[in-house]
Amino acid sequence: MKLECVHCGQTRNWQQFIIKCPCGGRLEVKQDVTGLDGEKLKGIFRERLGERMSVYASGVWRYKELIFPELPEDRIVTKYEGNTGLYAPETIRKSLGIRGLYFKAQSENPSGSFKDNGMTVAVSHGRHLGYTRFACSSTGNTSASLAMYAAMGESSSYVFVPESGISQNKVLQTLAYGARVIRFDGTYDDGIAFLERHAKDLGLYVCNSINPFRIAGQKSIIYEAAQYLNWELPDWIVVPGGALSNVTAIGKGIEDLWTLGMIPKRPRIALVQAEGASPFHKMMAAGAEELRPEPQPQTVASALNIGNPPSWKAARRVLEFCRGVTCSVTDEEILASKQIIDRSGIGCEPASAASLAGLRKLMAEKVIDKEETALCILTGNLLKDTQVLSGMMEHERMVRSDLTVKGTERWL
Ligand SMILES: N[C@@H](CCOP(=O)(O)O)C(=O)O
Repeated sequence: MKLECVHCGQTRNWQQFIIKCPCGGRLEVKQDVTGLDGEKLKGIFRERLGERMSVYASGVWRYKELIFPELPEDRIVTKYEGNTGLYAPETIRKSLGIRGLYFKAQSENPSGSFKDNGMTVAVSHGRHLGYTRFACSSTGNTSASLAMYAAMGESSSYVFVPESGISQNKVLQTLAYGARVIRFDGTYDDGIAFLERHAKDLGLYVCNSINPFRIAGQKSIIYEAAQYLNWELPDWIVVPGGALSNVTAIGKGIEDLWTLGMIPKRPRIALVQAEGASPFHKMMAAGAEELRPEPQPQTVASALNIGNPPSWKAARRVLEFCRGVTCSVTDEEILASKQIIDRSGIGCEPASAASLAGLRKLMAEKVIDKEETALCILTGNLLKDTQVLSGMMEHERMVRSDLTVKGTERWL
C-alpha cells in the first residue's frame, strides 16, 4: 500500500503519513488489488461472518485484505462496526413503483453513523504510528465517531465544531465520549483549513475524510452490501453528499470489486446534495471544470452543511468510472422522505433521507427507470438530530387520556 498525491503524483509509504502533500494536493491510498484472487476472497469473507470478538467480527476488518492488509491485527481499534442492516421495505418500493429497493442502514453503526466505517481505520493507523492526540472538524457525526474510537484507543480527541448549523445531540454525544470540543464562528470548511495548516505543529492526527485511511475504511460499506446481496449489486447506489467522502469511498469500493471480478456488473451512482449546500451538483450540472465553494451553506440536513467539499476531485473521478449522475433536493423533499423512512420503522437523520428524496426525483425525471433496482445509503441514526424531530413532531398524533375506557374513540 502506498500514499499518492492526486496533484503531483508523488508517492510515499503509509508510515510517512502527512495530511497534505507539500505541493498542496490531497493524498489517496493506492493499493494494487490485481494480484488478489476474488473468488478466494469471497470464501475468506464468508467464513469471517461467523467470527465473534475477533477483529474479523467487524464489518470493516472482515475485508482487511482490501482495506489495510499491512496493519498488524493487534493495532486495530474496533467496536465491531459495520454489520449494519440491509432492508427491502416493500411498502416504499411499491409506492415508488420501482422493481427493487434496498436501504443500507449505516445509521446502525456503534456511534450511529457511517463515519465509524472509516474512523476505525484512521484511528488504528494513527495509533500504530504512535499518535495519542486525534482531531477533526465536524458538523457532529465525525466528531462523535472520532471521540468514541479515541476513547476506545485510550487516546485524546480534539474536535472543532461550528457554533451554528449543527445538531446539538451530536455535540453532546461527542462530549460524553470525553472529547475536548472547540467551538468556533465559521463552517466545517474553516475548521478543515485550520487543521490543514496547524495539525502537524500541534502534534494532532487529523481524522477527517481528507485522511485517505477514512476513505479506505468506508469502502467496506459497499463490500458489505455486495456480500449480503450474494455479490450482485443493484443497478443504482444512491448516496447523500456533503463532504463527498462516502461517494468517493463507495466508488473506489466498486472499482476494487469490479477489478477483482467479484461483481458481474458495475452499478451506477446517484449523488444527491441538499439544494442549499450543493456546490458539487452545480459544478457537474454546469459542466464546469472547477468547484465554486458556497460560503454560506444552509440546509435542514445539518450533516450536509458543507460549502467546500474536500473530496470533490476524487468524487468526480469515481462518478466518471461509475457513469454517475448528480441532483439536488429541497429541505421540504428531504423532510418528506425522512418521514417515509421513519414510518417504515428503519428511521434516519435528515441527511440520510436525501437519498430517498433524490431517488424519487431521479425517477420522476426518468433518469432512473422503474424497471431498475436501487440501494439507498442511510448515513445517520434517527436520534442524531432531535431538534429537527421536534420541529417535525405531529402533536395531533399525541392525545391525553385519563386512563378510562371512555373516550377511546379519540385514539383507537
Ligand atoms: N457530516 C460531516 C462533515 C464531513 O466530515 P468528514 O468526516 O467527511 O470530514 C460530519 O459529521 O462532521
